[in-house]
Amino acid sequence: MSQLDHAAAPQLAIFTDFDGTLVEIAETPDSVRVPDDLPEQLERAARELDSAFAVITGREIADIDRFLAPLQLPVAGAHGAQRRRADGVLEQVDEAAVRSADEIAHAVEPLVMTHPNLILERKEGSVALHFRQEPELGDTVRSAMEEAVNGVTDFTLIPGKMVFEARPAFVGKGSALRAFMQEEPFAGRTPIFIGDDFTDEDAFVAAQELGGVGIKLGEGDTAARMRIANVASVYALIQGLGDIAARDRVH
Ligand SMILES: O=P(O)(O)OC[C@H]1O[C@H](O[C@H]2O[C@H](CO)[C@@H](O)[C@H](O)[C@H]2O)[C@H](O)[C@@H](O)[C@@H]1O
Repeated sequence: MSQLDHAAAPQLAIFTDFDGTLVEIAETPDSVRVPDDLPEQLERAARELDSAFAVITGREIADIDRFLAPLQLPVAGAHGAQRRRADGVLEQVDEAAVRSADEIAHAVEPLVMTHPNLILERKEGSVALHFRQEPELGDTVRSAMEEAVNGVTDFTLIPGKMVFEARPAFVGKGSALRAFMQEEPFAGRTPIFIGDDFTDEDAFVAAQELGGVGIKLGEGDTAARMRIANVASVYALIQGLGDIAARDRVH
């Protein structure tokens, strides 16, 4: 490639989901295994991309910080209800959303008392009810969450992997990606969003509408234009994109 071609190469911004994308799915939310060298690998890629690297996840930001310590990335958490920008500033979480999430969690507590294998995950501005340990309760969980969400305004139900989650209707991974893309160091770059789940679909669309690409891990209908096979390939892709950014910088 000539020097001119290097100068014309698009500068990328990488956005990635966490569960099922940066780490393999595990039996419970707390039992995910983070490879020892993952924080270092991500830190290196982020450095090569001038920090244009963010996690957009259903998890809380505090969870991502704990799993990736000591690395602290820009993160949109709780499906976009929370957001920490690249300059480290934490946006104010909508107080009404926090109260509504608490209400929803409270409404499904009796079901969890009856079925202790269900896992209720209370997050700031969203709620997850997991049924991985009792898959036959999927329909029951859906009905209970539907009923609880119907009782509050401006909340919506989203299906995930062996889980039903409630989040504010006015947030989402797509709007989180769009918000990052209006700020430094993401603005003006070409966004890539990597994810594995139904909840990642609006972020695939957002990345593509902004001139980038969505990359879906695994099978299933998707709006993403590209696919990737597994978590190991995600690591290779992130490392490779970091390498390209480093090489382009040298030329
Ligand atoms: O947006 P993501 O980063 O993909 O997070 C989505 C949800 O992931 C977690 O639940 C899922 O992963 C668990 C651990 O592998 C698994 O046990 C569970 O069945 C999956 O649904 C997390 O617990 C949720 O808070 C996230 O919203």
